[in-house]
Amino acid sequence: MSSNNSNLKLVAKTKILNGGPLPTVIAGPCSAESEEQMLQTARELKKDPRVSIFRAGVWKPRTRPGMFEGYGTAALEWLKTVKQETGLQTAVEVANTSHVEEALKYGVDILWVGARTTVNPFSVQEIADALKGVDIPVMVKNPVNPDLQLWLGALERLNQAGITDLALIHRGFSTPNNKPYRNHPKWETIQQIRSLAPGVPLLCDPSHIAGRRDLLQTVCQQALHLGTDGLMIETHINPDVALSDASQQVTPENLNKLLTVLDLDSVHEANPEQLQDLRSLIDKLDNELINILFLRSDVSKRIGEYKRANALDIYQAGRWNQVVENRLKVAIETGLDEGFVKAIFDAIHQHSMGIQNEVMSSAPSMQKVEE
Ligand SMILES: O=C(O)C(=O)C[C@]1(C(=O)O)C=C[C@@H](O)C=C1
Repeated sequence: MSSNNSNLKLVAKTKILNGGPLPTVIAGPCSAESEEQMLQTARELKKDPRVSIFRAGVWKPRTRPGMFEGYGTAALEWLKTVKQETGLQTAVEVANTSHVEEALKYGVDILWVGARTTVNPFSVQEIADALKGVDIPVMVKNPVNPDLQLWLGALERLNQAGITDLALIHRGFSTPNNKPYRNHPKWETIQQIRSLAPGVPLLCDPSHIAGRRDLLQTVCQQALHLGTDGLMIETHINPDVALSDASQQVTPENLNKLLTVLDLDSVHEANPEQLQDLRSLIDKLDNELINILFLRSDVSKRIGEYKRANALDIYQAGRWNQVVENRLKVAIETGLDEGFVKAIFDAIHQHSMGIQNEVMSSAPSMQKVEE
């Protein structure tokens, strides 16, 4: 057992990863719908040695009442049969104490906490309390909103309850504009959560990011290029008639094809395409940075106009010290180097005062006279 910066105590060897350098593949239906559907799907998945864990939704958190909410305990029986027959490890989502108790009773191997549960510290604490003294791996999906502290907090609650075999699952975030995804990947958060929770395996759930089969490959590729430790891909023997998330599930046959195209064996080898993709990501992030700097400069200009009208000094030591202190606090939380962030904000401050100097020395804008 080892401790790390975030004070998480982790097992030396997780049961969630294959133990080898290859990404773990978790597959199985969004929802357990019948014993037949579960077994047919699992038997096909078992033929692909790259798949090691069978997932199934047993209790489904649905947006509105009246939608299919899962078969609960009955489905745990089917999952047990899948495990007995195929030898695949099994995983289910738990959202409260009774789910945990039932899942443990039926010998489920791995639990996960869903995005809608991670958002609520009370629910996560309830799950953590129900797991006290239990030795089971738990995976935690990111909260629906892009709040990485909340994600880390869920890990910490489980860890404090004694769960040391932990993993993170990136399933995308709900943002004002998720297009073309169902949930925005916000790829930049990958590095941030890795810094916050070093040593914790990070898997990707491309099904919930994409929301559509045709986007799965692109999302998987990006996740693999960013060094994901595993993929959780929803797989159904007949996706078109699935009772939940039909458009994002693939058949076991298509999963097999997808994994082959992704060429999991070579993801850890240097490849020029990977460099190309990473550079595209840098381009995108740099453009976002420039846009944000432009917006900040514009606000500074408006403050300059206010200062000119009210005869205030450009340099405001109190305010600036506060800005630096707060930005460094955030930098430390995200794992960024303090000196680096300080240097950037010094440059931003100089530039901001330069803009205000120009405003001060320009004539006040003329009022437009209505004719
Ligand atoms: O808050 C102000 O008064 C500003 O003018 C903004 C700003 C900044 O860029 O953040 C710029 C100059 C001051 O020294 C403090 C802060």
